[in-house]
Amino acid sequence: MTIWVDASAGASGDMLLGALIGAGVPLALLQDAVDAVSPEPVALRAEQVDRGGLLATRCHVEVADSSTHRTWRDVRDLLVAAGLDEQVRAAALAVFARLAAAEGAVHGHDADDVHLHEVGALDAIADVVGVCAGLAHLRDRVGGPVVVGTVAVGSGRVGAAHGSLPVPVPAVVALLRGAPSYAGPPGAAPAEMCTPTGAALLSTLGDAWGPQPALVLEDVGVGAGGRDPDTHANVVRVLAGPAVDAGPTRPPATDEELVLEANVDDLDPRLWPGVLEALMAAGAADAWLTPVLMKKGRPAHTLSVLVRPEHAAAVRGVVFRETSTIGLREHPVTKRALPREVVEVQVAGAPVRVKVSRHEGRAVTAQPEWEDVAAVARVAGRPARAVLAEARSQAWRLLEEDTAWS
Ligand SMILES: O=C([S-])c1cc(C(=O)S)c[n+]([C@@H]2O[C@H](COP(=O)(O)O)[C@@H](O)[C@H]2O)c1
Ligand code: NI
Repeated sequence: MTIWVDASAGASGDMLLGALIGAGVPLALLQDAVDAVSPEPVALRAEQVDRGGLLATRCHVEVADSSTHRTWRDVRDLLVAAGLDEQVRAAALAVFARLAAAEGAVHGHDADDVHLHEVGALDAIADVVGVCAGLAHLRDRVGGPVVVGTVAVGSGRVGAAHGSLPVPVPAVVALLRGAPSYAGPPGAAPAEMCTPTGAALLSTLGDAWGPQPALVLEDVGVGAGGRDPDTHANVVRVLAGPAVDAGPTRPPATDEELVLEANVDDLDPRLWPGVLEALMAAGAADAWLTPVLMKKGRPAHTLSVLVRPEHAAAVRGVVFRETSTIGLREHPVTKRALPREVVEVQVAGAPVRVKVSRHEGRAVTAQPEWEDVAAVARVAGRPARAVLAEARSQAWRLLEEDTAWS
């Protein structure tokens, strides 16, 4: 399962909230998370609006007084004391920590003492906590990873607490280092399209940067920005659905591929599953870990990634961003892959896709898609191994005339 964020017209906290609501996240779930953190009343309200001819969800964050200035330390205390889901708390802390580090670097202050000005106000706290809660909900429902497309940052100048700032504003520049960004849609008038809060959310919660991965679209959310310019639809979109294994962005490898490798002995082991998932989302054909004993007798892992050359840059980006390695070995390899096709069978009245590989025209393997097997097992209340066995035997029945041993 994959979530793709289309930020090609920019992103801000309230635009992302609107997109998540549009993708089916209940408003009440976001409101509960905000209420858990905010010391004063903050109301979220959603309405359907027109943005450049598109129907979009505008999320209003209504606060009695949003002018309170807080340091990162104050915001952290609020988050730590809040009765929040642990996953949402950790995500919100990470987003604000990144925002504070960026502001600190830009202004030359210690991150802890950074005065968050506009971003410290209650509405921005609501934006961050709401988006973290909404994304966690969507991830629970459809799974990860979250891939973020090229971000429109805008151009021109904008008025802020420091006076007039160039766009992209300095905090956005710091937050989007290493990310694909551009000024904005052709012909767009100068404006701030990505705010520091939007950039902090995308760069912290995203697992990888890149174009839309192959996915079977299920949920779509279109989040509206405050302005409605004539030149383009001022929206951010969230697209979610099951990943497609053998889609056009990840074709079965035949000839030229690369294996990228690094020995890593200092990464928190809990991070590895997310790293492998992000590598696959970035276009890797496969990614795996091998336990090794490194120099100085250190237990470590060799990370290996098989990738076609056109996806190598994106995969290198994930390795350097998500792991602690500072170098990669690269070997060209020749791979021979059997031709594959997908057939569909029915188990307990639900479809299960089965990947069939052929050698010299004859079917030699029939492998049910694990995502489909798990979904049928969950819905039908059957053991996954029973669903797996039935899907496989049905596939072989379909292929009876066509196997290597018939
Ligand atoms: O107030 C501060 S310190 C501030 C810094 C910067 C820098 O880039 S540095 C930018 N801004 C502007 O504030 C508004 C609100 O941003 P949100 O992220 O809270 O939506 C926006 O126009 C920023 O460019 C403020
Ligand atoms: Ni600033």
